[in-house]
Amino acid sequence: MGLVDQLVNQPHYTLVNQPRENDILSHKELFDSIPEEYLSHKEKYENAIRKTVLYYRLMQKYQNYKEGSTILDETRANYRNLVSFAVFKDYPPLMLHNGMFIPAIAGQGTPEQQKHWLKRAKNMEILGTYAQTELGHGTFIRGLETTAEYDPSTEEFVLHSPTLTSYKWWPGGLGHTVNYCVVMAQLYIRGRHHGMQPFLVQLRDEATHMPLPGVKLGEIGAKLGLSTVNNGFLAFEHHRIPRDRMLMKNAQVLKDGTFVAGPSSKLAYGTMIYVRVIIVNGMANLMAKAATIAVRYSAVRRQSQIKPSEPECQILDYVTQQHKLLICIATSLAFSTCARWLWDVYTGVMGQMESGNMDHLPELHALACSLKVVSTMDVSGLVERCRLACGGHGFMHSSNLPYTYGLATAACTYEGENTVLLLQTARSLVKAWQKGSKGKPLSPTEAYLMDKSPVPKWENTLDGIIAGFRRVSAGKVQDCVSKIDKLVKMGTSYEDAWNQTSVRLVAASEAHSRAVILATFRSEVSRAAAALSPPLSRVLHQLVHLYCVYWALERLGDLLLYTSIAERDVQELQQQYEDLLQKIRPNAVGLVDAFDLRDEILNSTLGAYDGRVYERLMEEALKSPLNAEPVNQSFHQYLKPFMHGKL
Ligand SMILES: CCCCCCCCCCCCCCCCCC(=O)SCCNC(=O)CCNC(=O)[C@H](O)C(C)(C)COP(=O)(O)OP(=O)(O)OC[C@H]1O[C@@H](n2cnc3c(N)ncnc32)[C@H](O)[C@@H]1OP(=O)(O)O
Ligand SMILES: Cc1cc2nc3c(=O)[nH]c(=O)nc-3n(C[C@H](O)[C@H](O)[C@H](O)COP(=O)(O)OP(=O)(O)OC[C@H]3O[C@@H](n4cnc5c(N)ncnc54)[C@H](O)[C@@H]3O)c2cc1C
Repeated sequence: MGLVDQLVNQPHYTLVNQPRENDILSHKELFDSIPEEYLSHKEKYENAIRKTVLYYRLMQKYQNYKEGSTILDETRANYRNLVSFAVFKDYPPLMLHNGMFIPAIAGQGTPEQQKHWLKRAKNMEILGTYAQTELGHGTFIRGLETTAEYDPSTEEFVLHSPTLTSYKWWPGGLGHTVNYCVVMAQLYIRGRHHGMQPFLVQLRDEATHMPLPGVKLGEIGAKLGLSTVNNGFLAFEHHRIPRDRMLMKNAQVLKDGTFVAGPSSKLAYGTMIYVRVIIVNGMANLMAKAATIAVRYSAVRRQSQIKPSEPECQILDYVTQQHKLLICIATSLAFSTCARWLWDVYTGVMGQMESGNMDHLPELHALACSLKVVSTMDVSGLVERCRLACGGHGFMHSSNLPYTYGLATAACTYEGENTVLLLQTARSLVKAWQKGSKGKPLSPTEAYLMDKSPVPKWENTLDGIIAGFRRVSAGKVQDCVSKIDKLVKMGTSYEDAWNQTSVRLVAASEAHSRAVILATFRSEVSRAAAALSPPLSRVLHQLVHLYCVYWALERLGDLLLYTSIAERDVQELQQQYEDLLQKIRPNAVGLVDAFDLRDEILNSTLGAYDGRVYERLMEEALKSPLNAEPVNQSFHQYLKPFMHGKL
């Protein structure tokens, strides 16, 4: 539930950390007796499986848990997501079962296939993942090598991994956890290629969990984060599956091998759009967690003096600390607001597509790409900023900021590497520019590109800033189109011209995303604020104002290039920003409390509601196995003989 929704739905703040009887978090066995940092790689995984099983059983018991629910449209689903923070500092091995396996069946399966497989998957009778990326390819889907050859004589598909680079590589849970998966493979019928198609494949015997004949499985090894997700590899050796295992909602293969194409080959990529949309909300949750930890710690930590005559002050009283952290509160709110808006766009387009109208799919794809990129890029950067703002204690795993950074930064790569996705959005923007230049109508989020009115006098208002960001985006897109046209006129191929312009294209794409985010954040808060008390409405508008001014100052170069902003405007903006920091400071702790993240979910020595930071740091330190004895055995084995010159 986004902050605005919480504030709207709860006229007063719920007292955080109020024990909720009969709540899943009251089950202590869900938590680790010793911090998982002190477990081996294998023990971490086994412990994660233990907790996973308990977590889902409790979810089913307490929350009438319907897996596969669209994360954004069920507050309890979001609560489930947040609770998973409590149980799993890193993601659980079944993250992909819920995050992609079930959505892939729901989005790509026929009604009969959904009926059969979704029931088994939602009841956790089978566990699955989504296997698309290979050792040799992740971005370039058309270059994936795993093949599915249809054999009409047996009405089967023969799955095969022809090379080492064709091994599926990365899918979560693939190593040792799941027994099924949706495999994306290149379909061939009688030697003819029919593009990338989704296949539901059993990988392991349901009773023994042994890999089936012709299936090679394993895990890919230690990673920067997500250490319990059990990312794995998969190879097929001419492995046969029945015809009805191709998910045939969009394209079909008839018994005799006739291929029936779907309305668009890109529908097979639909699961990725869904996940990109979900990730935006996920980033908002991660940002809320990190902001709560860092702001609360900054209210507890006293360090140095502002005036020599006064006692050491809360570090949150340093304006530099406010500059580091208050934008984090606003960012979480901005992305949870945009996530809800994007979810509505997604469900709208999916509804239209059910009736065969594909017109808005390209805009949705562009929006999903750009918002996934900006939310993951901003949040991973700001989570790292939260860690740095907590000094040495932010470097402790017990602060939970390093883990949170790992979760956020992973999303910059998975579900579409960020640069690649920005180029996808750039493709849409360039096409929109070319379409608009011929007088054709543009989609709602791209229509501003055709604003040919003269550049207005700059105004240091929200309208002025948002209009300024639109000018920057339109100006950048126009510059890209001009550069590409110029290169092509000089004899360069369009593809080479595109590549030579790609740094600018990525910047144009980001500028477009920022214009969309600022406008959406502002309009959504204005809409919701009408239902709020005046004090609450004021503080929310202050956060929107802070967010807009912050990004105007961050992108001054662009604004100076493409708008009429002048030096005195910049001076005034800087002053506005510093005034806003001062205004929001008194509400900073109240605002992160409004995220209503319980201690178990924060999982942090620095962010606990009671502020007992030093006691918690010491409690966690004493859990280190090394502290079980005053002298470690290595002294006698190595140090002592070494120090006595005997080693
Ligand atoms: C509380 C927790 C908080 C924590 C936060 C996290 C939240 C939880 C999330 C849930 C858990 C899920 C975890 C996910 C784990 C990772 C899973 C993966 O990575 S899975 C693996 C993820 N892997 C990737 O994402 C791979 C990324 N790569 C790709 O998507 C593609 O290869 C490509 C798009 C880059 C190019 O593809 P290519 O075939 O070369 O296409 P062209 O460029 O030639 O464009 C041709 C035309 O197609 C169009 N079009 C393209 N795509 C789409 C689409 N999806 N649709 C519609 N249209 C699309 C395109 O616009 C163009 O149109 P036009 O201009 O011609 O009109
Ligand atoms: C934690 C994690 C979990 C994952 N889970 C799954 C999963 O469950 N299932 C699954 O199928 N996959 C999964 N993946 C794989 C993920 O989807 C890919 O890593 C991602 O799509 C990027 O592809 P790649 O790794 O091949 O990188 P590459 O595409 O090789 O990117 C490497 C570099 O090349 C650049 N580059 C590539 N193509 C272009 C281009 N056209 N233009 C400009 N620059 C380009 C990129 O910008 C990047 O800088 C996961 C990855 C991670 C990190």
